[in-house]
Amino acid sequence: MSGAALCVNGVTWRPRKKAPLILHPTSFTVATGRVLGVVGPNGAGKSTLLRLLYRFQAPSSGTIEIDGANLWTMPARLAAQNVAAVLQEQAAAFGLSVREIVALGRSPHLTGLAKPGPNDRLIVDQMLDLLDLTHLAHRDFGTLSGGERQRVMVARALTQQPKVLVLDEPTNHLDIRHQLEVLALIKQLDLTIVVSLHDLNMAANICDEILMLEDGHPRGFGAPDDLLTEALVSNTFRVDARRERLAPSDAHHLSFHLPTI
Ligand SMILES: Nc1ncnc2c1ncn2[C@@H]1O[C@H](COP(=O)(O)OP(=O)(O)OP(=O)(O)O)[C@@H](O)[C@H]1O
Repeated sequence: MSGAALCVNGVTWRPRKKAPLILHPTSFTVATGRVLGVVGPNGAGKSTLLRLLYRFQAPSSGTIEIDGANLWTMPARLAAQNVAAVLQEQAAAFGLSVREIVALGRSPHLTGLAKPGPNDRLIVDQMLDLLDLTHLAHRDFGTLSGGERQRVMVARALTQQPKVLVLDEPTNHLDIRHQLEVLALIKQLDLTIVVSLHDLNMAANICDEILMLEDGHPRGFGAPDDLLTEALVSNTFRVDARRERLAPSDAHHLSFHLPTI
C-alpha cells in the first residue's frame, strides 16, 4: 500500500440549495503518507467534511483531488480504489461472517464477475491477522461486540488497499489496549490518513497535522504543537485548557477544566 497527496480546495456543503452552509469554505493539503487529524466540538462539521472525502456526499462547491485527479468526477470503482472509510455507525450485515465482510474490501479490485483469487484471499488473511481477528473469522458479524466490529471495519478498509484512508472516530467502542493498537497501526501505515478524533492528546500523539473546525468553519491548520495552544483549545471548546510537558517524554499534554465564573 502507498499513499497519495490529498488536496482539498475551498469545499463547502449544504444539505440543499439555498439552505445555510454547514461546512464553510475549507482548504488544506495532506502530503503523501501524512496523518491529518480533524478535531472540533460536537456539531463542528467533522463528519460532514469526512463524508465529502469518502464520496458519500458531494461538495456543494470546491474540489477534492487525489494525486491531482478529481475524486468526484472519476468512476466510482476508481474512487473506491483510492479512498476507503471506517465510519462511526456500521450497518448490521446480517448473516455475513467476519471473513466475508473483510473480503468485501476486495470488490473495487475485481473486474466484472471475477471471483476473488489467491492474492485476494491472502490479503484478507493478512488483514484479519493484523487486526487480531483470525479467531473470529467465521463468526456472524452481527454477534460481535462494538469493538470487535470496529476492528472488522478497519480490516475491511485496509483490504481495499486504498491510497487514502478516512476514519471517523475509529477508537469509539475500543478498550484501551485495542485503542492503542489501532492508533499504532494508523501511525505505522504507509497511507495518507484523515482521522476525526475527540481526544486532543491522542490526536497530537498520532497526527502530523491537525485541522480544527468550529461551527462549520476551519479555525486553524498546523502541526499539533503549534496549533493546539491553550488559547485556541480554550476558545473553541469553551473550557480552560492547560498545556504542560510530561516527564520523561517531554511531550505536550492538555488538561481541561470548566471555566470558573
Ligand atoms: N443532512 C443534514 N441536514 C441538516 N443538518 C445537518 C445534516 N447533516 C449534518 N447536519 C448538521 O451539521 C452540523 C455538523 O454535523 P457533523 O455531524 O458534521 O458534526 P461533527 O463535528 O461530526 O459532530 P460530533 O462531534 O457531534 O460527531 C450539525 O449541527 C448537524 O446537525
